[in-house]
Amino acid sequence: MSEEKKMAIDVKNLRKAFGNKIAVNNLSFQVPEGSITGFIGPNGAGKTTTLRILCTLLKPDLGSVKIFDLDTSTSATKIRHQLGFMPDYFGLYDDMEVYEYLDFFAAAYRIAAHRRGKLVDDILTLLDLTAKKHSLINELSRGMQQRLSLGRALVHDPKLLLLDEPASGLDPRARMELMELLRELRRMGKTIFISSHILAELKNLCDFVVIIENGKKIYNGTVSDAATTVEGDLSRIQITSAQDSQTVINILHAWRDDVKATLKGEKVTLVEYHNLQIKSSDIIAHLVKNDIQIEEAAKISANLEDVFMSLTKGGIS
Ligand SMILES: Nc1ncnc2c1ncn2[C@@H]1O[C@H](COP(=O)(O)OP(=O)(O)OP(=O)(O)O)[C@@H](O)[C@H]1O
Repeated sequence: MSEEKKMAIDVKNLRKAFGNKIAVNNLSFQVPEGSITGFIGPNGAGKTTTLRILCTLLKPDLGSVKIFDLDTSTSATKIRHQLGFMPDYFGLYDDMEVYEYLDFFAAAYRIAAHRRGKLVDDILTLLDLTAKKHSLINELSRGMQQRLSLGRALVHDPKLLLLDEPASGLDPRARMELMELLRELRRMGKTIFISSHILAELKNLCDFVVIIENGKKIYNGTVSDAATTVEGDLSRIQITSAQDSQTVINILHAWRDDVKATLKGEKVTLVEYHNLQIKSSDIIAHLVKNDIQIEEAAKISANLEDVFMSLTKGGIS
């Protein structure tokens, strides 16, 4: 990760054990300011424990955490003003109105009463919950409750948001709405660190990912570099041809041993090759020379699922 970028989170050699169980084991990673960074790992990997240490709710046994250059061991109060934490449970406020709920937390942050009305209205607009201002929380859909929970983490206008599995249990539409909201928050300049064990949730959202397993880091970097880590120089193209896929496969396999072709559909072929040995243009040129009419050729990159499955031994639940 480039040195000149300012870091919102800088974790070094973090360790936390509960009795014999080492939940976080010599963990180091960084989260650049203004990014959305995914924190990915299977169940029990240590995500919640790490997030609780980051938001100063839990003390590590060893190691250091800096939030915007402030050390959690010496500047916990200052840090709490700069971060908003959304835990993976909602809390027991079901019979409160939406407005009352946000007003209550704004008051807890000592925001003056005369400022709270506008503040809560602004947050409700951002969350697209204005129409529900006077609804009881237990009347809201799960997606709306999650957005409200995020709103609670926003009342003191923190620069950093720590979100623990915010999309769990949401239907696809609610998940998309939440992701759009997170993008909007990034546009507003917030840094977002978001945990999940469901990769599909994060792959189109994140600038960077930290992947952990058994409390240890396996990867910290961009999503695309993670793909390169896994794939090396292996490249894939998907070719749609006027002729049957089997004809394409036969031509390629008769030509070279180091090009692997497999059938993906009647006229769709997946071609895998090592880009240090051959270029995609050579493959296409060879097919054209053999009278194959190519309708489409698209490069396929490894998705986050492939990367995760390859990097972690346990896999996703
Ligand atoms: N207070 C605790 N006492 C004992 N063990 C704990 C405690 N908190 C966490 N653990 C253990 O530490 C390990 C990491 O737990 P943690 O909740 O941080 O993982 P996680 O990645 O958030 O998992 P999940 O996705 O299931 O929430 C687990 O084995 C868990 O059982």
